[in-house]
Amino acid sequence: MSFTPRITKLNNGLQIPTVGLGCWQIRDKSKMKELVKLAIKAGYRHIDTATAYTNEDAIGDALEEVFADKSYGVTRKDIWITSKLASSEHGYENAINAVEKSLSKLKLDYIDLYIIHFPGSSGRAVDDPELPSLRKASWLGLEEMHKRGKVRAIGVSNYQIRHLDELMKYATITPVVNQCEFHPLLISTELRAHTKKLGINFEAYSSLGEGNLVNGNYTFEELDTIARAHGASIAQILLCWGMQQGAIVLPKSSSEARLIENFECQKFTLTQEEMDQINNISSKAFHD
Ligand SMILES: NC(=O)C1=CN([C@@H]2O[C@H](COP(=O)(O)OP(=O)(O)OC[C@H]3O[C@@H](n4cnc5c(N)ncnc54)[C@H](OP(=O)(O)O)[C@@H]3O)[C@@H](O)[C@H]2O)C=CC1
Repeated sequence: MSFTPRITKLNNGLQIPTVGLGCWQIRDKSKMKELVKLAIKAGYRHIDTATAYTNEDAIGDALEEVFADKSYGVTRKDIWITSKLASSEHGYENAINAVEKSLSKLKLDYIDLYIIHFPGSSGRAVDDPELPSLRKASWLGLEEMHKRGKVRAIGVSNYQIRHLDELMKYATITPVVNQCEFHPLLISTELRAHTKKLGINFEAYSSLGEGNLVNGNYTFEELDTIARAHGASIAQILLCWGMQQGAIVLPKSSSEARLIENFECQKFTLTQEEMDQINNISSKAFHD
């Protein structure tokens, strides 16, 4: 490998590999299993899944084979696994049971990071008066699983500023991450600044705009020019831009070549001028 994979230090002292493999929308079990094995061969040490993705069992099967096969050269402690509490599973006991179910599907003794997937709960309106207490119960359930050593770190996802402030009033453990959508068309400046102020790392999802920023649906001259200047792909530039703003990135690909390409984003460094050009895309896009 011609580069050193990046590591991000979390507020509890743990170190998470900065580039993880996103696993949303990979429902085919044998495909998921194959992709985890390919990703680990390519150097990935971080897998991002969720109860809602319904592929924890396939990931568990892949990990079992990887840990048993010395040719991969990795053991459990080398791989960071994230999973998430589904929005249908809010509540104290539900959160505890959800972690147990994920552990069983992933065939692991512990999960590195468990995240509340959404501040909302399925079937409830966003202004449902019971939601704050449900979120609190879920968080306390995750804190309990952290105390029991079943999860090494806990975090949140899709939390807006008000959700973070609410959580900080009762949390005895500060979330390590807030995982949110982040790409040049959604730069969330205030949310990222607030997350950082609370000592929480920002994890970016949909860095490639769910593919729309790389498949020709949205094209931006700046991205093309910067990619050409570095001999990189637009996907690599987008991931690099995210990382240089302190984000952990989770590109998803179901192709071996693209999965490798995405991991190699770690070879590149953008100049401040290039970063500024990409930061300006959203204001330009929405004013054109
Ligand atoms: N917490 C949350 O609520 C959410 C979390 N996530 C997490 O973040 C991950 C990433 O986000 P996601 O929305 O999946 O989308 P991404 O922004 O990572 O884009 C994935 C899409 O881009 C395509 N793609 C990937 N790499 C390349 C490349 N190098 N060149 C061209 N096309 C490429 C993929 O196609 P192909 O597979 O064919 O390569 C796929 O269609 C998820 O998988 C999940 O783990 C995502 C959404 C919500």
